[in-house]
Amino acid sequence: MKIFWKALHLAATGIYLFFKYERNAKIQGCIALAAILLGIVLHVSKTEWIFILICIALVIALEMLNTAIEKTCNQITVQFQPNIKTIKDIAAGAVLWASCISAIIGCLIFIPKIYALITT
Ligand SMILES: Nc1ncnc2c1ncn2[C@@H]1O[C@H](COP(=O)(O)OP(=O)(O)OP(=O)(O)O)[C@@H](O)[C@H]1O
Repeated sequence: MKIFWKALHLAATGIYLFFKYERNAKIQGCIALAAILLGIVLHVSKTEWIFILICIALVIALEMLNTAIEKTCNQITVQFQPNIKTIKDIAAGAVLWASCISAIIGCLIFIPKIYALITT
């Protein structure tokens, strides 16, 4: 049980370090916060909340993995290596891919509500 709490503490420290030191984490954290505030203001449904929260979790989790992969690569070598370039580009691509799909989902949820709000 002690090992479980220690592992939990270390993982929570990882989340803290990610948001404290990584620029992209701060940007994505702000976007996530804005989406949550918009969801509250626009009274999104339970299903819409599920989609919003899944998108937030997915993008931030992928950014964390991207950061970990970047740091691992930098630890291996700081020299230019084509394989390192491929690894970093694919990891960054995963974040971009999830971000684009999340942006589309955000537009599908929020735009009709904002439109309804300004036309009534
Ligand atoms: N050792 C390397 N060998 C080859 N290409 C690299 C190497 N390091 C970085 N690159 C290239 O530069 C790009 C940017 O890498 P970098 O590690 O600077 O991440 P970043 O995009 O600045 O991420 P962040 O803004 O999160 O720090 C990579 O996607 C890759 O194309």
